[in-house]
Parts: sequence; structure tokens; C-alpha cells
Amino acid sequence: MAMIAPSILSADFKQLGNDIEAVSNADYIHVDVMDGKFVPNITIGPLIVDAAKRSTSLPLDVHLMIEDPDRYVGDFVKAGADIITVHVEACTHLHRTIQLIKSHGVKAGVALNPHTPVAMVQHVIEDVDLVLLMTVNPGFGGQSFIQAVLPKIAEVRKFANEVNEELLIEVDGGVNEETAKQCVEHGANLLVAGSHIYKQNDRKQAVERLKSITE
Ligand SMILES: O=C(CO)[C@@H](O)[C@H](O)COP(=O)(O)O
Repeated sequence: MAMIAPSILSADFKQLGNDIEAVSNADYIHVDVMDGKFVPNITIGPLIVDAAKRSTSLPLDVHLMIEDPDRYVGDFVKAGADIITVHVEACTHLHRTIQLIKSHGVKAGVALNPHTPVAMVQHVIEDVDLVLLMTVNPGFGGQSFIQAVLPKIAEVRKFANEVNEELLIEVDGGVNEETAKQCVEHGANLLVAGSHIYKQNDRKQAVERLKSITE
């Protein structure tokens, strides 16, 4: 059964606490941080991460879609992040950034855009807690799943089996009941879902369904 991380990008920020409470049967809360430079959208900063932290006991999975992430790692840890994921495309010294995140006592993840080859992260797979494969171009919720990323999930799974069996293999973008199944069949164990969950009236049931169809 896959773990589920609802993305609060699709929540209603007027009632963020309620919308986080509505998915309390999930495994993580996924927080999309965007800077308007690395991606063409501006979203959440440490203030909202702090508010989310006070709204749930679930771990916060913070996805930094920002340039120069080293500058902000400390702020997001202080705000309550439990996992910090940076983009390989945004890091000149990826290994150093991973060490920096871990030095704050939180888990470290690395994300890849849909076109980025898995080889770009192969040599850090044993150092990270999570690899996040983007299955849409990062920046917005509600986009369609890019099928061409599926073989990349299998590639990460293969490396993980060799050097890091505990690795979280997370998929993000366009996840619904159909694509969730495909991702898990290819080796993913953690699914981010935003619009699919938040567009439904019963969000707990939506989380439950994603879990049960990936058993
Ligand atoms: O990081 C992102 C988008 O850049 C995602 O986390 C989206 O928020 C997922 O939304 P859906 O595709 O599930 O609606």
C-alpha cells in the first residue's frame, strides 16, 4: 500500500487548518514552495509552513521549487519541515546541500523534473531519504500526468534496491486513481495528490481510496 501526501497547493487557504484536518488519515502533508524563478509561480513561505505545522501532527514534506535552496533550509526547518526536498536542477553542489539539510536533523530529498535523467541523482541515492519524481512540469496543480516518467520510477527503484532499501520514492503531479496504480506498479511508495483529493467532498475517503487501490 502506498503512502499518501496530499498537496495543500489545492487547499483553500482561507480555511487551511480545516483542509489539513480533512486529510488527517494521510501519511504526510505535502507543501509546495515556489519562488517565481525556478518555477513560474509564487506560493508558500516559512510562515505558512509554520501554520501548517500547528494544524497537524502529520510530518510536513516540504518541496522547495526554488533557486539557491541552501539560503532557506534553516528557515524551513525552524518553521517545522520534517523532510526538505530540493531540485537537482537548482543545486550546483547537490551533495553539500543534502549534508546541509541533514545537519539540521531533518530528512533530505532530491527532486527531478520530468525531463531530467535519473543518472543525475544516481550517486546520491544512498545519501538521501527520498527521491521525488515530477510527473508534471513543476509550478501548478491540476496538470495531466506525464506517462514518459514511469520508466524513471523503475530506474530509481532499481538503484534503491541496491543501495538504499528504505528510500521513499515519491511521485508528484497528476496523480489520480489510475495513475497512482501505475506509479506503484513501477516502484513508487509515496504519492502526492492535490487536485484529485481536494476536488472531492469527502477528502478522507479520497485518501483511503488511493491507499486501497495501491495495495
Ligand atoms: O509540485 C506540484 C506542482 O508543481 C504538485 O505538488 C502539485 O500540487 C500536485 O497537484 P496535482 O497535480 O495533484 O493537482
